Amino acid sequence: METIRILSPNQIKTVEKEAVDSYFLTEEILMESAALSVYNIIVERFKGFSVIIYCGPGNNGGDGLALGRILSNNGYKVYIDIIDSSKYNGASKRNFQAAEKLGLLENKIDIKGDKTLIVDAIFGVGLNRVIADDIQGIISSINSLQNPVISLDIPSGINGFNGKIMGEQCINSDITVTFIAPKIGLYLFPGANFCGEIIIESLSLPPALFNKLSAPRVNKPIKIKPRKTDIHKSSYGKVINISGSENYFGAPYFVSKAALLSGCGYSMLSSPPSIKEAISSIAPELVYINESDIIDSVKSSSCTVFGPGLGVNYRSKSLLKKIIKIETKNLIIDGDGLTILADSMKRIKNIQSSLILTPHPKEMSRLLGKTLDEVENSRIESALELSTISNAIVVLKGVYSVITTPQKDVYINTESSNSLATAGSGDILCGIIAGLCGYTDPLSAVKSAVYIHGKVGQYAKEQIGDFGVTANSLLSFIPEVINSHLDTNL
Ligand SMILES: NC(=O)C1=CN([C@@H]2O[C@H](COP(=O)(O)OP(=O)(O)OC[C@H]3O[C@@H](n4cnc5c(N)ncnc54)[C@H](OP(=O)(O)O)[C@@H]3O)[C@@H](O)[C@H]2O)[C@@H](O)CC1
Ligand SMILES: Nc1ncnc2c1ncn2[C@@H]1O[C@H](COP(=O)(O)OP(=O)(O)O)[C@@H](O)[C@H]1O
Ligand SMILES: [K+]
Repeated sequence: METIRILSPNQIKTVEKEAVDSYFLTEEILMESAALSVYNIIVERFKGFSVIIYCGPGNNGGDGLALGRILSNNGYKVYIDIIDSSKYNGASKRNFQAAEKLGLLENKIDIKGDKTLIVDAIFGVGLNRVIADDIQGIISSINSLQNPVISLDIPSGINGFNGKIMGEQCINSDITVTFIAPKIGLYLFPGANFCGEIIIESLSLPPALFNKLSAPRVNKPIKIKPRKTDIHKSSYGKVINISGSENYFGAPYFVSKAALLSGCGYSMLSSPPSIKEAISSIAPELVYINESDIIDSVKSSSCTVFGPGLGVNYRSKSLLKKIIKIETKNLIIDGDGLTILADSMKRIKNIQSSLILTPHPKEMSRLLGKTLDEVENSRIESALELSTISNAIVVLKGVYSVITTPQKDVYINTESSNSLATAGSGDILCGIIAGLCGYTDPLSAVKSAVYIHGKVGQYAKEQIGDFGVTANSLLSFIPEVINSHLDTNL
């Protein structure tokens, strides 16, 4: 499966131009394919519904007009509400004429009808200014209804470049069917709140059109090789987790346990003695490491985790100084480890291990000396900046976590769940990465772990519900997610 690129509206236009100029496709073919792809979704999910389509002045409106024709010719009751027909040309104009001829602009449908679907084809990636009051009124009246809404390409009102809302409101969709490639604005807030389920319809364009583009990739679903037969407890890695303090007794447990549940056969923990007592009965499979043995354990491990709940104090600062000098395999710095690192960024270049940094936005703001808003408004750029400065794989956490590499690759994780917004969930991510580092390369480990973590959130929400997911309950879904992604062909 090709990796899907997330494009800016300008890149989409470049792809379209090259498809037409070099591959002999036409605007009509693309519009018809887009409309057909949505028709198939409606047949599958909204059988027997009447459909009201709101069509704007450009090609997004053209897609809506083509969809209306296809639906109507296949027995659906369709009404098309035209917002402005004066600018139609090319494929949009032909689809407008076809819809007119079929009488689709005339017979209104009772919008409050039980089974009435609304299609939003007002604006796509051509939205280029703040929406004026008259169209804003249409958008708010659609939003005030209970009917299901499908947006074509992007919910009207969202800026495809940056996720900003170009007026008071954008369409609040249940489903967004996005064409050719997902637009970056679908994954940036506040717009990302209004997209509902995002379905990507690639329109079967030649993959070569995307090769030259420098654009983030969607973090692909994982495939995990089943465990071999002839293995022992260290074959799938040894993790040492240096974390926890008086007040943060959960972090050490969540990291070390998540590493074990992700395949690591030997999970070592270095924490203050009070934590050993607290968690030894609930996690007897962990191996406790005394302060004097930390350095040797780091040297022999497949992955070291430094920082979750560790506290920022003399001990933790001097430990980090020692650890970054050791040549070890993989080092994940998270939580308080990142806060300590933010105060000594010049040391980052001396780190001997393959480095993984997993900041949330506040930690990222400390590391880069930016405000939180600056980080949130430039998530991809911020993650890339940190990867470059630190020569590390970076995960900037959030609803759509961003993964970057020093080679400037960018991946956006699109599978996640708000059930992950619970204390300790970041520790679990850290543990999954550490676990996977034992049997796969660091970038694959990070990408797979972020994917698994997102799926764990989804599974937990599905089984527990909207409320009630805690870090403890997340743990139990890790094996289920990994085992359902095993691929015997690998
Ligand atoms: N690319 C492809 O390969 C494919 C593209 N496809 C489809 O085409 C869509 C892009 O079409 P598009 O470029 O015509 O833009 P679109 O979003 O319909 O709007 C432009 C119109 O809106 C107007 N306008 C803008 N802002 C406004 C405002 N605030 N208030 C009022 N008016 C405003 C603007 O007016 P102007 O600036 O010219 O005055 C212009 O008339 C894309 O999203 C996808 O759905 C598919 O067919 C598959 C293949
Ligand atoms: N609303 C949300 N949707 C999806 N993922 C979320 C959401 N909120 C938080 N997450 C994920 O949960 C984790 C929280 O990590 P972090 O803030 O470090 O928590 P903690 O320090 O309590 O463990 C991150 O992986 C983040 O991407
Ligand atoms: K739209």
